[in-house]
Amino acid sequence: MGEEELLKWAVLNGITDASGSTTSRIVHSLIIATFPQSGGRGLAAARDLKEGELILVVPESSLLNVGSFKGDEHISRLLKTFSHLSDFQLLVTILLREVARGESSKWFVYLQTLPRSYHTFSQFQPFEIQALQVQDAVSTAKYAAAEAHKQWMEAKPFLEDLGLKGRFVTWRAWQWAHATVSSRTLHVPWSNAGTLCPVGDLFNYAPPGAYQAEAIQKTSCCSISDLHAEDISPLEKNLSAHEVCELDACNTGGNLYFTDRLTDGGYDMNLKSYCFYARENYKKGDEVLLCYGLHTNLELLEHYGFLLPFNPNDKVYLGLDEFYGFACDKPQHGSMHIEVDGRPSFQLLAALRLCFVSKAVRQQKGHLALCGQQLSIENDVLVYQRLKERCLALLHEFPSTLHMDSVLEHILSLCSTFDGLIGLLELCGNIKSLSAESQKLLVGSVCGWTALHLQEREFILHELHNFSQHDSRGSGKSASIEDLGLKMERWWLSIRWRFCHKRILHRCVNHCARQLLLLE
Ligand SMILES: C[S@@+](CC[C@H](N)C(=O)[O-])C[C@H]1O[C@@H](n2cnc3c(N)ncnc32)[C@H](O)[C@@H]1O
Repeated sequence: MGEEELLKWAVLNGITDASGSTTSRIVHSLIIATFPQSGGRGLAAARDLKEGELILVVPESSLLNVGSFKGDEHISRLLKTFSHLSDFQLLVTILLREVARGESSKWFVYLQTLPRSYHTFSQFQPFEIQALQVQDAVSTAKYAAAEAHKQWMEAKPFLEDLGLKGRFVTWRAWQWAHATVSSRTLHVPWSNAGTLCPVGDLFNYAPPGAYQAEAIQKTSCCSISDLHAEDISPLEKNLSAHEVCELDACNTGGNLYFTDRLTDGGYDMNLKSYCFYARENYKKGDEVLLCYGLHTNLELLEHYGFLLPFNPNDKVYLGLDEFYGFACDKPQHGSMHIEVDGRPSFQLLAALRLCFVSKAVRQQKGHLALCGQQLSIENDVLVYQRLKERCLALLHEFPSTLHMDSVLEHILSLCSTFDGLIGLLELCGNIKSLSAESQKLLVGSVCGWTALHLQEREFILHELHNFSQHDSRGSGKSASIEDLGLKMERWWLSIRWRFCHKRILHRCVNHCARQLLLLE
């Protein structure tokens, strides 16, 4: 089912680009387009749009949520019977029921346009979860996958009472519907699960801490070649100039501005419609984005199945218990983390200052730390030394370095398909003793390969090999090429996530080193 059918269906169902317009129009303001760098299919401005302008209105009758069946006695009765299930479980079930109804569903055309696959944590398999490497992330992913399974088991009687059978009650179907609801619903006041919103769910994501585009353009760096080669990892070498400029803005911390504005979409009780507003001025053809909230990359991956290479809201959490051997009786308030630019958060810095000072000074001057002020130069030297040591220790604990992850990521981007990966491994032949031919191939095509030590190269090839094998283990059934491609995409996401995580730790090491120099 194509985009044209969706737009025709949308117009027939009262979805329009302006409140109160006599003729229903969407394409006057928005068109469906593809944006490979920011989520694939999305919405583009069909004309110049002004910040704050109403650009899309989706009436309540087109929304699909737990409140959509008030008039249906059978469903209303069942919803009451299964009220012990969460709104999320109820909506996942209702979605499956609508899909099973096929053409008789009012939302048939819309449902046909939903993605066939997702990469939220509920889809992750043990291999992809382990590849996250960071214990907290591994636990989050394992929990999400187990929780989705538990929810399915609990909701099975409801699925059956709704008359669903066969493939619509399988774990696979639940995973799909679960990911659809997780990644595509919008907030509504009457249900915790939110609502599915045809057309409105085509907006791709922009984070609330937006980068000031003009400031980025004004930075001297306009192309990747303007940056020092040794400062750029292979992963960064593959990024567009714009993305690198964003990284630069991130590193300097000077060009960021945080808007915290979540006013680009919402349910309007008066209009009884979901309304979307332009969050900034757009030129015709620009991608029009929506903020789904403030999320770290781990949260984006868990709930939406993607991450941003330069997410201004990404962070690495670090509790005081991380500083082994140090007994601190101070309560931990606020968020203890390292910001995306490598600085300790306000609370982390204050807590470290209080921890690394004698009890007497703490009693006398402790209030200064809570106002973000230095207690003494010696205290700050200790704080930054310990923080730097802790980040370095964390980086050393990982089985792969930032550079290795970036090389691995680059290899995957070169292979791009599972067949491509197998082809590469076949070319490489015996991993233990790479032939001169394979060495030449890797040196020639893989950025950063020459900078790796022998052991690091072996690790990367083993990872590739393990991945290519992991399908043949387990159930014994061999997966389709499509499934293998999806597994590879998820593995790739895990590698990209851990790269971003380690990059923050690296930035913190550099930040501490700079602070220590200033304190000398
Ligand atoms: C609400 S949908 C947006 C429309 C979606 N691209 C589609 O084709 O239906 C949210 C999904 O789009 C993708 N997405 C949205 N914003 C993105 C971004 N900035 N970068 C990468 N993927 C993004 C993710 O797969 C996410 O789960």
